[in-house]
Amino acid sequence: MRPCVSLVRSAVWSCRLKVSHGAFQTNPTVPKRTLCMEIRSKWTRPAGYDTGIKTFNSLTKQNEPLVLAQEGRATWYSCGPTVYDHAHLGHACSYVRFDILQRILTRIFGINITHVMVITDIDDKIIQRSLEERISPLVLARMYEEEFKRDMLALKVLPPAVYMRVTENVPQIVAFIEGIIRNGHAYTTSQGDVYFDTRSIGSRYGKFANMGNAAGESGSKDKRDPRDFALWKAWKPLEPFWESPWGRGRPGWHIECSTIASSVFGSQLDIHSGGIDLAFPHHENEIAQCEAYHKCDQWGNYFLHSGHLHLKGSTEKMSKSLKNYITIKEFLQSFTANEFRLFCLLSKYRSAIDYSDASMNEARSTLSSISSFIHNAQAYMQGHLQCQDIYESFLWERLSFTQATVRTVLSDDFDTPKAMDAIMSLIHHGNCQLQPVTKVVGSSRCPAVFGAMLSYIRDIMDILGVDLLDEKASSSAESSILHNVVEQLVRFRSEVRNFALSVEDEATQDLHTSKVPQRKTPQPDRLPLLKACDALRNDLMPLGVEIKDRGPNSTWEIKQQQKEKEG
Ligand SMILES: Nc1ncnc2c1ncn2[C@@H]1O[C@H](COP(=O)(O)OP(=O)(O)OP(=O)(O)O)[C@@H](O)[C@H]1O
Ligand SMILES: [Zn+2]
Repeated sequence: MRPCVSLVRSAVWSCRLKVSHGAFQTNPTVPKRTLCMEIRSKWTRPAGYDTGIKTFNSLTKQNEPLVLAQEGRATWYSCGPTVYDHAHLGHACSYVRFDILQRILTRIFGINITHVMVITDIDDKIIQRSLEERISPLVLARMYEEEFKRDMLALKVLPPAVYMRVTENVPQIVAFIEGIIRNGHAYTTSQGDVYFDTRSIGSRYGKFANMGNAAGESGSKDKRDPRDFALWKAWKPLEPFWESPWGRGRPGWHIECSTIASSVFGSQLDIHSGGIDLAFPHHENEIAQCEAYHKCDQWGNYFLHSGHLHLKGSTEKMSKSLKNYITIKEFLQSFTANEFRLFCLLSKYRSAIDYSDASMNEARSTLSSISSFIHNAQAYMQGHLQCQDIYESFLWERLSFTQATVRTVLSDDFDTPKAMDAIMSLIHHGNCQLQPVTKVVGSSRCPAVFGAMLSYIRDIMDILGVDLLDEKASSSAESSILHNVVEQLVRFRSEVRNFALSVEDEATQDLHTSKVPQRKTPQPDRLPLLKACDALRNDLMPLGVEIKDRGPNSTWEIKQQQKEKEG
């Protein structure tokens, strides 16, 4: 049954009234098309701007066209960490994957994203840890919050427009709970708890019930239904508290996200993200709260869930509470942020992912193939690398094909593994043609196509958050001096080597003897020079400098990180 117009108006009006109390603003630019008094369980394709992208929506469990309320703009809310311990690779995986999605939307599809993330800085586990450590829960939370933000920066995850702390939003949370009670969807208990009344929304509760732990939260015996969950928890000794109409206490977990998302974006949200473990009950409860508060039938239009990171061989996700984690800081002592991102790009953001040496080595070697291609293409463009004839038109065609393919697969639920396949195939074709030859016989040079290929690859990797410039060039002055020194050393070695390899003028010799020229062999007295050149190349290798002799020219690359990591 469709709601009558007057009911829709009154719902809009009830949201506006809250503005006058200073609690929640309904975004005035967003059409109020989904507001209603009627409770429905079906997903409705939003009206608005069709981005041409398809994305898997956990609400319908299938790919849906991504339609935004406003053209070229997306509102995005994500659940942040509960800050009572170090951030680990599971967090890294979820936040890097969504960072990649946001970069694709922004830089490939031109969508401006307003992203808000909550920091859960009050919660049972924070209180528990603070008691163990004999430190105030708020101080403990601040320490780990700062560490989380530093870790995210180290992983090159773009920060949200704003981080919002739960403890700085308690009055808003109290007002939100009052609104839910007023609308008949929550009740108080004699102990001073407030629970959401799941029965009051009938079959609308349970959208994600098959996606997680269906057992209800434990709690007061006064709960009317085992599925009911706490909006407000009455104070217990040794716990921090805030005053409220129900006495001293603190917010339940789920209410923070509904309140904070609503306080920024009003009664409607385009995209909500989080790890798959959050689908049920956390996101289920967020939806129930928001739709009960706003009296609307579809608060969040798209729920995106990332798959879990497991340690290879383990069925359990990596998690703080299971203590089976590798911290981001530990990880970054052995690997780079670029390598981690490659590891994420090689799987779909929704799939579970196994962390192991083998999977990290695959990421590392993919990254190293990309860097090597760029290096070789540059050497070719600079004339340091001589090659056979280049099939230029074929390479131009492959480049255009790759550009189109990458865009298409990314618009299909952000299929980054397919995008990486397309990029690596382009590199393969480039490498096939960059085969060095000792003597060039009349081959034409085609540096422009290699320039275009390397620019595209650098650009698309940069869009995905992989900074290839960072791989080679360190910003420090010391390393740029070292770079120049190695450059001079390799050039000097090349000259010595060419001298050692040079033979007498064969043309003159042949004229005298009328013989077919023999295989070139260095003059015996120059053999020690050649040996010294080989020794230098072999000695520099374990020190992280790889020299490649390509006919009369030599190129070099720093492989230092590789060495350090092996050690
Ligand atoms: N192993 C993991 N793989 C992928 N995402 C994860 C993993 N662990 C946590 N996340 C995601 O990171 C975000 C923050 O999670 P949270 O702080 O609850 O971490 P946690 O380690 O699971 O903590 P706890 O063990 O206390 O539940 C959530 O979106 C969550 O889904
Ligand atoms: Zn949340």
